[in-house]
Amino acid sequence: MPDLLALPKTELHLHIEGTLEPEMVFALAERNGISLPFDSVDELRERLEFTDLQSFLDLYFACSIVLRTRADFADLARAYLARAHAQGVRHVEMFFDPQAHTSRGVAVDTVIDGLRDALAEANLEWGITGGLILCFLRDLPVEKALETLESVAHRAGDLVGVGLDSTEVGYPPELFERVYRRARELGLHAVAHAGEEGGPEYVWPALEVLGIERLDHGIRSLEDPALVEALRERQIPLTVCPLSTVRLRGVDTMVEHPLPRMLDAGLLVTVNSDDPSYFGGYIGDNYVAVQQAFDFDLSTMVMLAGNSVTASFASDERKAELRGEIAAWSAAQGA
Ligand SMILES: Nc1ncnc2[nH]cnc12
Ligand SMILES: [Zn+2]
Repeated sequence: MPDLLALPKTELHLHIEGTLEPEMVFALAERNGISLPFDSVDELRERLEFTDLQSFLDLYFACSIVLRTRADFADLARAYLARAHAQGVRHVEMFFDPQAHTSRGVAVDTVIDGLRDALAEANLEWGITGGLILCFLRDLPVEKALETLESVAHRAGDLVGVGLDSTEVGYPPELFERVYRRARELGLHAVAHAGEEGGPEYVWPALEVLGIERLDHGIRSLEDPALVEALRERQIPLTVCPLSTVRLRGVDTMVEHPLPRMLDAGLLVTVNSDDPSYFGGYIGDNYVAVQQAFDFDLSTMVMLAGNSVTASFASDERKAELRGEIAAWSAAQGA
């Protein structure tokens, strides 16, 4: 199998706060004079064992407090983009959680400006395209999500879309109907996490009430044949994150991951990394992990990369370029 890190791809499910490596947690804590609830990088690394989504989120939010300034967000995204570049990423639609920062007194503009600084540099340096998807924390009140959206309405052009993340069970998507309606008025694309820990009953309203164009995770959709049929027929892309699902105990081991069944069902599946510094691998590592677990052939891996282009919000012109890069890479492998 050729080096799958070199396969050109797009990343569509990546929380930028989930790329905070332990060393950077400590470096930023020191830069900002913040004390941490861990004594060392090694102690933090030892905590990277999770029992479920919530056990991960608790650590993710605890570490995010080190992010304060525009330079912090730019440095975080620069480090991610360098790794993404090394793993074949040509286009990225990056999630960020403004409410995790505004609740600590960090202005949303600080977050957006820092992330955009790094994206602009990666575009100049490596030709990486993409943008930002603003996620609402679904376990906070809907009014807070609406306030957050209004606070960035004047710069909606700096965003690609909106998403919904954090604790799923107990916080059904339909709560956010007004928020998504307003996002659509602002011309933003709509995605949401659903069917990660919640069952199909969390996916249906994301589709039917929020009108999402892409489904994040969505793995539990397989439990409802009618839902699978709706996702297949409408070709709603699913952003699957294999290492994440294993580490958050959605499945015990990679070979039990439902990815092959999703492909067999005709779903438009993409492979992504979610929170790579917490889950033991960036996007290329996820491609390698699924190839090895399922012994996928090269054409399947190329098809997954192609799906990542189809599922993106890139312009038709950019999609054509990306497809050309994938085709050229495959041809060079003799595929
Ligand atoms: N996998 C995930 N699910 C829900 N919210 C998240 N925030 C960061 N990663 C997440
Ligand atoms: Zn996620």
